[in-house]
Amino acid sequence: MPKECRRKSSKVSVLSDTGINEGPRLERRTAGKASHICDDLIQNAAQIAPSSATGAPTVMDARRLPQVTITPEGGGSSREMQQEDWDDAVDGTLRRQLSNSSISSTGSSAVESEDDLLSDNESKSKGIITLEHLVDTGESKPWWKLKTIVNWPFSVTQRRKLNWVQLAGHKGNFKAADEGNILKKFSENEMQCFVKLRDDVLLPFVPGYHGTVEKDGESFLHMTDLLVNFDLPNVMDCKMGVRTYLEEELVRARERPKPREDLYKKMVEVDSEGPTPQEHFQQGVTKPRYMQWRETMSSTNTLGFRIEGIKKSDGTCRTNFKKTRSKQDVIQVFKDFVGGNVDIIKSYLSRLTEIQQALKKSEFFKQHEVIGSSLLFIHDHTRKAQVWIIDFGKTTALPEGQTLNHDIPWQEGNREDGYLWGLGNLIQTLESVSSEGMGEVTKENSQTTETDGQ
Ligand SMILES: Nc1ncnc2c1ncn2[C@@H]1O[C@H](COP(=O)(O)OP(=O)(O)OP(=O)(O)O)[C@@H](O)[C@H]1O
Ligand SMILES: O=P(O)(O)O[C@@H]1[C@H](O)[C@H](O)[C@@H](OP(=O)(O)O)[C@H](OP(=O)(O)O)[C@H]1O
Repeated sequence: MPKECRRKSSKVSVLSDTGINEGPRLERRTAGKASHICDDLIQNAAQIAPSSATGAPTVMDARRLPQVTITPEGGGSSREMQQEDWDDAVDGTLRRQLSNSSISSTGSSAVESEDDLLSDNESKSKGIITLEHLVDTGESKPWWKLKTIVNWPFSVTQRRKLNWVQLAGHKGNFKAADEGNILKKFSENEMQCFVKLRDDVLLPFVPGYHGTVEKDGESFLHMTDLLVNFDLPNVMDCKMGVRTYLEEELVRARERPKPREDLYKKMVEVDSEGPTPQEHFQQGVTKPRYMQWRETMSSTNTLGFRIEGIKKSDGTCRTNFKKTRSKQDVIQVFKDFVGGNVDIIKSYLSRLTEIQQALKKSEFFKQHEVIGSSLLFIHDHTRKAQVWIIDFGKTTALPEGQTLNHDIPWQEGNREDGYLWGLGNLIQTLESVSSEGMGEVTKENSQTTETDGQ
């Protein structure tokens, strides 16, 4: 099921960006207590330990990577996680509704069964798309349903289709809005983050947030379209951090392993030897197992960031970076992305340094585990170049009084995300691009055809 189906606003009892009427709150289990991953499970799992062969700083390399492996359903000592397991866990500022459920990868309230949480490549966005506007049925809603929600206020004349670039996430997650703005499917985590960011030093580096909007039972976050002031923009999405899944997803997969066929197929497409014999037999891999494999194949584990996708001003798009892993590979991709223009690299570097400084001062950043967030690079022929922090769907508040360093190794339970470490490496990588000069862009990196098998 496409991710958008997991973000149904009908599951969210109250929407508010005021903080006054927050609805159910306070949820999150301290997943970290489960760091005792059985060695026999690790042995059974694929060998996906990170390598330090790329010359990346070694600060993250020493850690032990918890593994997830698949066990037959109902086997072992795992049990269904109970609602009270979650109710009494208070280490965050959000309450997530869980019934028979998986943890939504979006961090939104979700009550679907994990079996429903299948995505497929067809539903993933890989570049240029047309954003539809919400359909205005002209029906008016009873006032009591609207009390904390801004109803869609824009007129028919503002409803033109928008040619847009979406380098990650699922198709249908975004809609066109009034000029200069877009709508993203609602997620409780992300909304809470945007509200808190209003009072944080990171505000100049995140898309403007204009509240929630509801139309026909669907809710959206109304935010600035970062592409709006560019002419034929070049866009790159870089996913930050050494870890791309929540600790609770790991716990969940261990408690109740759910092999997914779609993820197995995506793995085999890139590396037929990726799955373990057991995974081959079951034709399925669990989500964290897949995510860990993605991290080790790409530069996530070794550099603390990875390139997700690029759209260039000539209209070409690439999202086949699953095996772009070494610093040298990343350098080549950046060289191609900026078309050999060192000035653009320098502009990006100066913006990244500002972001780095702001992150080090940010209270929000200290108090949140930042998973799956990206830096969005945008430049055009006028040499305007900007970098923005996007996607807070999996950014989660820590328990009161707890903070993260963001640049020490992750060990299950410490919730470290390696964001600052990755940003440091990204800056170093761009410095290398700048000092090396551009040279020739290789054929591989200038290719425009998608090949999912990489
Ligand atoms: N405010 C914005 N302005 C312009 N482009 C944006 C904006 N937000 C997101 N995008 C585009 O949409 C893509 C997906 O964004 P985002 O990561 O927020 O979506 P998502 O559905 O949460 O993705 P995922 O499922 O991978 O977490 C980005 O790669 C970028 O191309
Ligand atoms: O990049 P790939 O190889 O296509 O893999 C997807 C990617 O890792 C996304 O980050 C993840 O969504 P979340 O970050 O939101 O978990 C998605 O999970 P999904 O299939 O459960 O949507 C994966 O399938």
